[in-house]
Amino acid sequence: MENVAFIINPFSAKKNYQPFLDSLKKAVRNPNFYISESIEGTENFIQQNFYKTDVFVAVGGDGTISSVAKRLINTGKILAIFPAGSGNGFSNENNFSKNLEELLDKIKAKKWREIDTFKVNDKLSINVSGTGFDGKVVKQFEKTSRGFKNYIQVSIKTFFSYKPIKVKFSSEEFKKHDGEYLMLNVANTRQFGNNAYIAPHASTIDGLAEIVLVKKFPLYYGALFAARMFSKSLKEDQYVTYLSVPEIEFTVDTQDWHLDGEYNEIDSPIHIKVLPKSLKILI
Ligand SMILES: Nc1ncnc2c1ncn2[C@@H]1O[C@H](COP(=O)(O)OP(=O)(O)OP(=O)(O)O)[C@@H](O)[C@H]1O
Repeated sequence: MENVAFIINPFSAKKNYQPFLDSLKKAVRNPNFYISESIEGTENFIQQNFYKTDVFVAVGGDGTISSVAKRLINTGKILAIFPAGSGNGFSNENNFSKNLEELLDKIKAKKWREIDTFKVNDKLSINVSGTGFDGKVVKQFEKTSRGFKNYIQVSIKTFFSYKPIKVKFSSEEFKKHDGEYLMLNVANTRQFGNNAYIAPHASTIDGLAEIVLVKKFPLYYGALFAARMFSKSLKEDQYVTYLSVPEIEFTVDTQDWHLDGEYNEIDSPIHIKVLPKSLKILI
């Protein structure tokens, strides 16, 4: 299989990438693969293999996919995924499964479509990014051994100590939404991962980002909020407001962000800008 490169994040999938590698070596003769020790390592590998490769396969979670996508946007190269993260939001939304045979068939057919991505100031996001409560949760979560159980535990702990963020929009049109929020998310796809649909109406081909403003709710409401998120019915929730925009600017009184689930420090003012049809993905 020529013109294909596999980038494996050994830290995803509970560090258990060997079964994937064994299956790959059985199915493909001399596959071009790279076990990535860091994001810089991934970037160098992509650069070195750029001209001879049409399809780059990210083997990992949303963080890994994002680190590969960053180098592929607006280049004509195709992104494919073997999902191996804990949340797999972007993979779920783009029909990538853990079936290697199916993936290899798709690579042979080499069909693709173009989807939107967006930027938070100068940083790329492909799935869902945000600040406030979940920015803080991701910051604390990264100090644990990760996994869904730790995520829930950290979320509940953070909820008790958490002060709302203050958001101020630059344009007159959105000033009426200035105020205090539990969290602000920016969604390209519909879900965070684990089928938690923060923006059930989001589309990756509409040239718009969904800005999701969530007011602080009482703790007892958390269960209903979560139930609505998993049943794709958050749009009716009284604590949630959606703004569908190609671009927007605001300030927020925290630097704690997560970009596709990875903690990042970002200074205000914040400029969100959709990059329409900027990423080719395998279908
Ligand atoms: N290209 C890369 N090479 C090496 N490490 C990476 C790369 N991209 C991200 N990482 C690091 O690997 C860890 C796991 O990343 P990733 O997000 O892919 O998996 P996950 O957290 O298990 O999945 P998900 O984001 O779907 O919940 C993170 O700590 C991240 O910083």
